[in-house]
Amino acid sequence: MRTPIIAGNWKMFKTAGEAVSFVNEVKGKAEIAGVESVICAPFTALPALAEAVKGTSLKIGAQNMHWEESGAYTGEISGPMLQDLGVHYVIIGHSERRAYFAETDETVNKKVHAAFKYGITPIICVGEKLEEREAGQTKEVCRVQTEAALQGLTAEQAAQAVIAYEPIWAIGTGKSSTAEDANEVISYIRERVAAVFGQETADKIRIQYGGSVKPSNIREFMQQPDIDGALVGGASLEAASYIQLVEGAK
Ligand SMILES: O=C(CO)COP(=O)(O)O
Repeated sequence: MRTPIIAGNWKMFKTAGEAVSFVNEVKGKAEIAGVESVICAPFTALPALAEAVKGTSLKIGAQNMHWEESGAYTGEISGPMLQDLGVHYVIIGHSERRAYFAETDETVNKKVHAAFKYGITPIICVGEKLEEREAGQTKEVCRVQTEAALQGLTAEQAAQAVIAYEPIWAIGTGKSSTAEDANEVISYIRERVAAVFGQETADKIRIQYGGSVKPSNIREFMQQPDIDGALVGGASLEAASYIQLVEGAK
């Protein structure tokens, strides 16, 4: 049985103070047995968040990291820095980072390896652009991105990773994929994981859907057999909505 995982991706929203207020509002309510609740916050909010979630089952995540342990990389944050804060998850290869910050399949793979090295679980984002979808390339794009991201991992590491299938045309647009379509792509990603790492790993790896997930549609996605949770942007920013998302994953 795979434990459902709801992860909020706050993107470039919320100060440290706002993040702590959020945790105080969701504490207890977004802690539901059998569902993992994660908040992926800006770096500046992580130290305060790490304190705020102490004694709760809420987990915290970063939204990026560098693959090197340290060095002359102005503006970057490394795995040991996140590990030191007690960060559990890190989003890697989000489409916004691929589009605006030159993230490639190669850097995604390096970051995935670095995350495991420092005991942080990567949430690896894959997904097609609108023109790729229209050209019938959705599965191929997801296959290439998934295989590249997981390259060189052991089967045990791959089993622990989380993949987020986020069709780019569905992000922040209010246009979500249908639950059936999302399940079909996610089921295909799982097949590819099985082809590379074996069925046991494919049965364990958790694959989320992301893209305009809201309290009103979370249940439809969660009812699909291959969808193990959601990576949520806009609808994760309000405490009441985040609580409903976690409740909807049960
Ligand atoms: O990019 C996303 C999560 O990583 C999805 O964002 P929205 O939920 O705002 O569409």
